[in-house]
Amino acid sequence: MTAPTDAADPRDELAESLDAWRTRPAAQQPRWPDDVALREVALTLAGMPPLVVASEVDQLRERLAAVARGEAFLLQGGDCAETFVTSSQADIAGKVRVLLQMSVVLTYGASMPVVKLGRIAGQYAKPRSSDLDPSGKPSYRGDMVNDLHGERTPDPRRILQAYSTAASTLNLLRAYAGGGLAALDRVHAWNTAFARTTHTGARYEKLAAEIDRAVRFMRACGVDDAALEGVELYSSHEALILEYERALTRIEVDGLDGARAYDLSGHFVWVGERTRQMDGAHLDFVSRIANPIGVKLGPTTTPEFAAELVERLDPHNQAGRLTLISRMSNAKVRDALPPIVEKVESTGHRVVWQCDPMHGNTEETADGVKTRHLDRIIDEVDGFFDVHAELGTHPGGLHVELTGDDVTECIGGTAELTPDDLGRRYETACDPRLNIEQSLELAFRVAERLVAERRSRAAE
Ligand SMILES: O=C[C@H](O)[C@H](O)COP(=O)(O)O
Ligand SMILES: C=C(OP(=O)(O)O)C(=O)O
Repeated sequence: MTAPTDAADPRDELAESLDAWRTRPAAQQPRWPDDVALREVALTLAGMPPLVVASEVDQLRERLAAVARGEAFLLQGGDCAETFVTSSQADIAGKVRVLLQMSVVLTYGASMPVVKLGRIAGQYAKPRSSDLDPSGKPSYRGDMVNDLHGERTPDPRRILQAYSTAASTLNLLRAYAGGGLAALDRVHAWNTAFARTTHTGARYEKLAAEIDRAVRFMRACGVDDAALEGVELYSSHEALILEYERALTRIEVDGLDGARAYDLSGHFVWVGERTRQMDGAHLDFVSRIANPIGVKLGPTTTPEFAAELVERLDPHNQAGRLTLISRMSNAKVRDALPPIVEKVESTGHRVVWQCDPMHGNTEETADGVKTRHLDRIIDEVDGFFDVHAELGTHPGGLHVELTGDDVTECIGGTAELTPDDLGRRYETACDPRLNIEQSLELAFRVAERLVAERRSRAAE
């Protein structure tokens, strides 16, 4: 008689598959000078506590399922490139405030729940168009990799600094979301003194006064709901540096679902336009994790590619699993997006359709400064809503780069910023971000479009 063998541990096979990306071409990875140091960093990180937990990730997937069903809207925003020095309390509070402001404009204006997802606590790595910057130095690839103002040789120890900066950022985010800053009766306090003096800030003040009255009314009636005291605020970033993502991936065993891998570096991760090769390392990696994930789709995307992507990344047709983030440019969105939406919808998969109106609309001024015009940003959002209105699908979300400061990086808006204004306060480490007023202006526009969408659905 042979002795019974132990059943294979489902974690072993899954753990092995999580490294399959290593056998595939990985675009946009830094050329780390020291493999041994990189391996040590990855080992250290693998022994550290995760930054978020699996139950939160599952909860976000459920919230996104509501978006995919057309019952909610996804607002995703934050820095283009978070840096270690701009991760102070003031910086984080500023970004949270502007996200909260945008989300009340959307919730109140459109009477629709808003899922709030920061590009925050992990957005420390950047894909670049060129290996060298205009001065001939290696390009800055995010604080997780090299130094914007100093040494550009990739240093793996920066990965550990990214982890600890993400941890302290998340710590503050959780405190704010739990009520410190996010309680609804602080709706006026989210508007900065500067913003109040602007046209759009004044429009916000009017809306805030209505909300304030409604909240006081509810409290007087004895309504004491947790939703008045805080918000759910999730974190996201581009899954670019796969050593970081892999080292923070943990396997959870659940009696019902078996073993599942979660990338616990954040709640949601996305694959960018430059790394979404079908046979590449990035798509392989995210196909194996249970998180809700996103993929950017630029104007070269074919409908066939999009359909294959959806089958590959969402094999169980799980609403909320996959967000397709179109970033077509205002000039192309009305032509490029419809065949993609039609083809994907014909597969029967329920994805979240989200618009990133920033990345297709970057331009250079005559002086070579990167900027984006708010008119083009708003026009791409309008085009996105037009396409979905025509096809009867839900324009599910907005993805923007913004800051809680009054920077002058994007031009246009009611303040009519021009290229001459860019020198006044241009602080981004990579791409131009919306300032508070521009962010609010965009939110008001999106709220108007959501109201129109709701009315036309009700009339059907
Ligand atoms: O944020 C997106 C990209 O990292 C960024 O647009 C690249 O900028 P580059 O074209 O200056 O490299
Ligand atoms: C790099 C980014 O965008 P994209 O991949 O769409 O260029 C980004 O969102 O930071």
